[in-house]
Amino acid sequence: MAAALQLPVIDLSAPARFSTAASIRQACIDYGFFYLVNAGLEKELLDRVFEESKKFFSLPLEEKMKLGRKEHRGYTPLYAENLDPTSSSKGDSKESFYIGPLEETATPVVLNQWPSRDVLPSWRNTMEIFYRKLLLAGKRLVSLIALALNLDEDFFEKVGALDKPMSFLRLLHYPGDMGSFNEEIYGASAHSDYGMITLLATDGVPGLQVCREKSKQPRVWENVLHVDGALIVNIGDMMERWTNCLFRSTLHRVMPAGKERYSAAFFLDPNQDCLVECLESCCSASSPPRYPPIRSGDYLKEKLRLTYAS
Ligand SMILES: O=C(O)CCC(=O)C(=O)O
Ligand SMILES: [Fe+2]
Repeated sequence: MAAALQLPVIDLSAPARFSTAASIRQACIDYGFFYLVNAGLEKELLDRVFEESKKFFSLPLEEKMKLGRKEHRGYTPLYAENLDPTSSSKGDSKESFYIGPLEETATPVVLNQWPSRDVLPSWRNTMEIFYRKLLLAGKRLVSLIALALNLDEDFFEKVGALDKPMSFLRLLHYPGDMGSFNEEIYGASAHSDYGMITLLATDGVPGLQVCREKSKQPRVWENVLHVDGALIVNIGDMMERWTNCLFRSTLHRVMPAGKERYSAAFFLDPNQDCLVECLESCCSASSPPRYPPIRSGDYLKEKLRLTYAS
């Protein structure tokens, strides 16, 4: 049995910004994961999001496939995605729905796909409200992360990361009735997230686990439990690259709980033209940059290509 991890709790609305930033810094160094409270996402909204999400995933497969994923927007069926191509070859036991930026980010314009209003009348509106609130919370959190790195709080705006960010909301459904006794099947296999930060809401069903030492074998997995009223936040690869691995992009996975599970992950990823390069404050002669600078859009494209390759 994996042990439960006691993650730090960060209050996004606390007036003492510098002490909050110091707590974030420690959490990102120690875990790359923390709980976030007072992020402006009311319980009523989360309840509505999970209700609408459930309605969509309960539609017949042909109906869902009409919105099959294009340009990383829309529906992805069970087993279509493999977050860890080195493990289970069957793919992950989850289905998902991706919603991309609500505002144009590129030309030609890429549009989101939405379930028909005749079938799910309030679906789009609910998800758009949720997306906007997550983006707002994410941006507020990123300014605290800048402070945590001893940078100006608008640093990530100044480098263009938050100007039309490539943020994706992904609704997830783990069916829970299959694979529970098959070690080769994961809800989501081991991976790190690709962007700056991820904000995650879950319906309370357990399953999420983290591995704090990704290079150590055998891997030690610890459970991240749901906390009512809190989002789970984690650092992504691009933030790890910016900070030269000071902040960790921690490996995580979802184990089948033998029970159906819904979650919603919001990936706050930089504008695709933003150059992600080691921060001056995070390198020195004795600790040179571990990664070369990379354009955010190029990094994301390559990671997504590998995820959907098999
Ligand atoms: O569903 C979860 O709890 C985690 C999902 C996740 O890690 C992801 O979508 O990247
Ligand atoms: Fe993830």
